[in-house]
Amino acid sequence: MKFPRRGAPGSRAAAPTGHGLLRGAVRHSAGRTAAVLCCSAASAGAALAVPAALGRALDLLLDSGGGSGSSGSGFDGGSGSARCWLLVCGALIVAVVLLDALEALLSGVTSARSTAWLRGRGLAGLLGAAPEHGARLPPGELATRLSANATEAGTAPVSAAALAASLLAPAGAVIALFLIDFWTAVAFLAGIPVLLLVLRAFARDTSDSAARYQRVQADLASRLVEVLDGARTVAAAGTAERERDRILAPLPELAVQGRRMWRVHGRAVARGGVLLPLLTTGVLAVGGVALAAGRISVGDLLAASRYAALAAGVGAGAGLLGSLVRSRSAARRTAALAALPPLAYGTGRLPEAGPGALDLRGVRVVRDGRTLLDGVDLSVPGGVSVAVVGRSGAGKSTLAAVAGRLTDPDEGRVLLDGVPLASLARGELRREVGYAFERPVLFGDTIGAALAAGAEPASAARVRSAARAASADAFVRLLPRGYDTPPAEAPLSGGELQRLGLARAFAHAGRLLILDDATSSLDTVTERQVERALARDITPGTRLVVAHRLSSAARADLVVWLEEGRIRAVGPHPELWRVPAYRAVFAPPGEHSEPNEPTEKGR
Ligand SMILES: Nc1ncnc2c1ncn2[C@@H]1O[C@H](COP(=O)(O)OP(=O)(O)OP(=O)(O)O)[C@@H](O)[C@H]1O
Repeated sequence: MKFPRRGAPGSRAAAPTGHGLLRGAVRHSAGRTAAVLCCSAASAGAALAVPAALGRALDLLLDSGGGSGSSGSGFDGGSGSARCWLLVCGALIVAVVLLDALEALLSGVTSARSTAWLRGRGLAGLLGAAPEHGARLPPGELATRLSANATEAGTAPVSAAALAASLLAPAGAVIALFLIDFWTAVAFLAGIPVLLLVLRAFARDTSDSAARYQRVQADLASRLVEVLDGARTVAAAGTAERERDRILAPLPELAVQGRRMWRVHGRAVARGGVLLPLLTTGVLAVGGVALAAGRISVGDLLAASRYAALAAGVGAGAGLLGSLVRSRSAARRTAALAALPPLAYGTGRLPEAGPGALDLRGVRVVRDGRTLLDGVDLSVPGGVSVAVVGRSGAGKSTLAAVAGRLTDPDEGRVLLDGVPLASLARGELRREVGYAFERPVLFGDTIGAALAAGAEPASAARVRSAARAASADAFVRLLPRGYDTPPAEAPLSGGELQRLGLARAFAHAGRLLILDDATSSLDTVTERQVERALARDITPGTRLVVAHRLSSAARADLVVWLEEGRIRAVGPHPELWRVPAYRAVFAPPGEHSEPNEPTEKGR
């Protein structure tokens, strides 16, 4: 079979809806995000109150110690009050520390939960779509989108809350400046438009470089996974060094984008670093003038200088803004998976005890602008075995995918026992249609669990009889822990793995079984044994077998001969064998010494 084509690394599988997905994540963790915001706000409030309390304590101390003589008991009373205010200061500082600790804890939990939510959405989108959609992106790219990108996107709710909260203290500080002296606040606000321009440029440049950085990161992962997958080819070709260089080729670009992000950040920090001290100095200068004019006290000036410093904390928002921008860019990449078109299911059911009659009517499949199947009309009576043959690339696997609804045709309908596949409930469809593939993958903690997994878990007895039918039972029992052996610990040949794939399909056999090149690694004797056991021991139903071997076609009740996405002929093998072009499917013309090669049918 052909493996579905993949787009360029980093290409998007669907329209990005990163913003929508982030909104969903924020909504999902609204309670925890609100708690983070409350902690931050309370901490900012406490931090805001500290300068006022400190200024008040200083004024009281100056009043009482300065011997102003305004009252005879002023010294004791004044220093007592000052002590009170100092205690308030201490309590506020402790509150700030505790609230910050709580905020850090809640932030961690919130980010972890929203990451899990985003990852779940991405994964659900990927697994809910037709497999060919996911296959457009390389595995490394998919893994990056569901791991690193989802993690970065998951920090968005906390970053947003922290950004909002980080503005509270500066906003409160500006209000406090207004209350202390109008002109100190004006002095600070005069520089804000410039600061906004700096932040805007920062957000724009960060967004661009973060998106590029994340794309290159995924490209690196894709190359790595590709090479790991093809480790034997690399070893056989002796191209390890070349492959290492190829994997690392995007590294300079990663460094460029990483440096660019730091430069953008550094530029914003440097500009803020010049602007904000200028503003605080301005506030102090204006405050000094106000003190000299007698409009404010020394304590007020101290408070104003602290508030100016707090207001300058608005510059710290740049870091949070940067992380929010990176989260958005990462969310866009995960969202592309969540937005894949789902393979929708109906609620329909199949007629009881139907024979498994399969009908394809006017089926047309177009992928990436290429017509893979066209005008396919096929009626397969229930209970027969059908071999789908044709040259490589004729569309056999595509037909097998459409027949069991791994993908939907662009035109036409596929019916099982008269019911359109698209109208069936997912459980019903997957119970009644089984698949085995050329390269099966075993999911499960043990081989037994991997074989039992399906729309309905198969019993241990059923798994064993299916494994016997697939000629897998004997070698599984020879494994150190038999059926309890974890798949990763079982050294399996290609043929053994295929037999396990067949066993899994047999254990869940319904009324239609589709074997897509699922016996290509089996020797002909084992293949024959499996076919016999399938007919004898497994629920009789319709079998659609994508076959390259002449013997498989010869033993089938019916052969569907595909050519360039169209059905060239349907009929029993002996009839088709009379056609030279049909014989040429199995070997180039002239290579058949016996044009009417005897079939193994009925042996
Ligand atoms: N998602 C896709 N996008 C574009 N072209 C595709 C896609 N999937 C398959 N093709 C192409 O469609 C053609 C039919 O593929 P298919 O896998 O059905 O052929 P096949 O007959 O099973 O081939 P083989 O015997 O080599 O396995 C091939 O040329 C293949 O490259």
